[in-house]
Amino acid sequence: SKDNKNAGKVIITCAVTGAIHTPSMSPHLPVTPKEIISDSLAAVEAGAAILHLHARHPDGRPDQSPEGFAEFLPRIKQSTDAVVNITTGGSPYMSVEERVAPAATYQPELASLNMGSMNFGLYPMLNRFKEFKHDWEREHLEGSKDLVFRNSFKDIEYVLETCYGNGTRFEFECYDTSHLYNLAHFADRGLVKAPFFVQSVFGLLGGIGPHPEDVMHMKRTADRLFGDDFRWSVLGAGSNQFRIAAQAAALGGNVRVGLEDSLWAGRGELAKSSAVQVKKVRAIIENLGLQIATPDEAREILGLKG
Ligand SMILES: C[C@H](N)CC(=O)CC(=O)O
Ligand SMILES: [Zn+2]
Repeated sequence: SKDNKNAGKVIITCAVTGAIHTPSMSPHLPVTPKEIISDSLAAVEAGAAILHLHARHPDGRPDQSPEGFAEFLPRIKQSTDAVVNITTGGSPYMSVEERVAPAATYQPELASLNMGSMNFGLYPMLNRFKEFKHDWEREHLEGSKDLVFRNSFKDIEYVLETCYGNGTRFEFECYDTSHLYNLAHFADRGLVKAPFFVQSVFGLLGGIGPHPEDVMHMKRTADRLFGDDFRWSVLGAGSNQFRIAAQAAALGGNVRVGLEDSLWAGRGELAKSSAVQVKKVRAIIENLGLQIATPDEAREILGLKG
């Protein structure tokens, strides 16, 4: 069938720490290089084929310096054949120059690329989390009221020019249908190569909502714009994570989980690790009669350099 681009295999991406959640929100959020390494390897053990990686300073602040990534990247690469995906989103408070540095330095198989500018509402989390060890955590959330995650056409071109020559392919982060049209625009200009790995993001305030109709709307729009030239994946922010993953898997899509995207294992239950979420989504996938993709199958499906 048209949707058999995955040959029935579902790629699980795991985003282990990110730059959105802060240490006081969950004792299980990996912060130190040691924690990022162990959470990453456990996630691969559980079935993740791709690791989406960010770095943090010892107090948990997002760290987008190549040095920060040097603390865990070599060890992860030595210990697993999982596909390494380095963020170019960093923290939405950073400049694109700062954000692209680790991917430019390490020339990974995959790097994230955010396909449009948007409001990035983190402050509603202040209703859920009251106590913070560090002042920067509250500022990080409150400041998002006036935060624009900037990804202009020039910024996107800059990341493409900086990374494409290294053989790096992209996880195109699309938070709304406009971002799919931006990707189509760059495809028309021949600046991106098919198959496009589209990571559609649901339920982040400022982007499209988490309703099943929103998921269908993004899928239909991507099908219309890209036909067979894209590989679809979804991430649901927070408590929407598993429901959206289940819907997408049933539709032939791939999925992303991990503590970057949600701190939860279930209603009001903090996930003890990203691997817990990988195990849960894997069970959903296998109960749908589908199989998960190995890292090499993911490379095959996404056309990566390996
Ligand atoms: C919603 C996610 N934080 C999207 C993301 O992972 C962005 C990036 O790292 O480039
Ligand atoms: Zn990320």
